[in-house]
Amino acid sequence: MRGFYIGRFQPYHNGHHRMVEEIATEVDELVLGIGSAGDSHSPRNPFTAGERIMMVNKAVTDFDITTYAVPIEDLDRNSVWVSHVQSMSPAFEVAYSNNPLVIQLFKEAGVEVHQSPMFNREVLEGTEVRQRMIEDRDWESLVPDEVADVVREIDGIERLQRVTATDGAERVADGEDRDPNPC
Ligand SMILES: Nc1ncnc2c1ncn2[C@@H]1O[C@H](COP(=O)(O)OP(=O)(O)OP(=O)(O)O)[C@@H](O)[C@H]1O
Ligand SMILES: NC(=O)c1ccc[n+]([C@@H]2O[C@H](COP(=O)(O)O)[C@@H](O)[C@H]2O)c1
Repeated sequence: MRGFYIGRFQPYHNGHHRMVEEIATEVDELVLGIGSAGDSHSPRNPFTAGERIMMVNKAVTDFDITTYAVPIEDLDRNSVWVSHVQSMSPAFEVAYSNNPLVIQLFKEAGVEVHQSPMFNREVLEGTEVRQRMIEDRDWESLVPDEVADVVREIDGIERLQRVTATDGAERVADGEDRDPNPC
């Protein structure tokens, strides 16, 4: 049986990895959808689809499962998103997600959906990993070693810090961070 698991994987972390480990007990092939594939170089989505493909492909060699990483770009219309996914992916019988919108869309399209527990969600969250990267705090312990290697290879920390700094400057320019009561 073939499954499908989509995430933004910005970056692919140990929570995703634990989920793939569980999924590997249920299916023999897994499509990893690289969500929001067109997004990169922003604080929320720093890594390109190609870089995320490197991360997941190298990390999943830990498991005895055949995987296919498929980039999936976002669409403005949620109502046709599942058809879009199906048009880009090898056929699959079951989708895995903990994202309420993704679960809803697959169920409405008649696709079986399995959820998993959230693993150590206090720290195993992309937002937390990126925050630690920005602040030069330990992020390596939250991702598979192969992912840390890819982030270093692409100078990912420097990129994330730069795009985050640029964003801050834009906010100031837009007036969001300006003192509302300047003397
Ligand atoms: N710690 C975790 N345990 C189990 N599932 C997780 C965990 N973290 C994320 N997931 C699930 O993996 C899928 C992809 O998640 P996603 O790539 O958005 O990661 P995220 O950690 O939620 O990132 P971000 O904080 O950047 O939104 C979603 O279904 C999400 O619920
Ligand atoms: N209309 C759409 O394009 C649409 C709908 C639902 C999910 N998605 C994408 O699927 C992925 C879901 O992953 P997360 O669970 O990581 O949020 C994201 O990349 C999200 O943008 C896209």
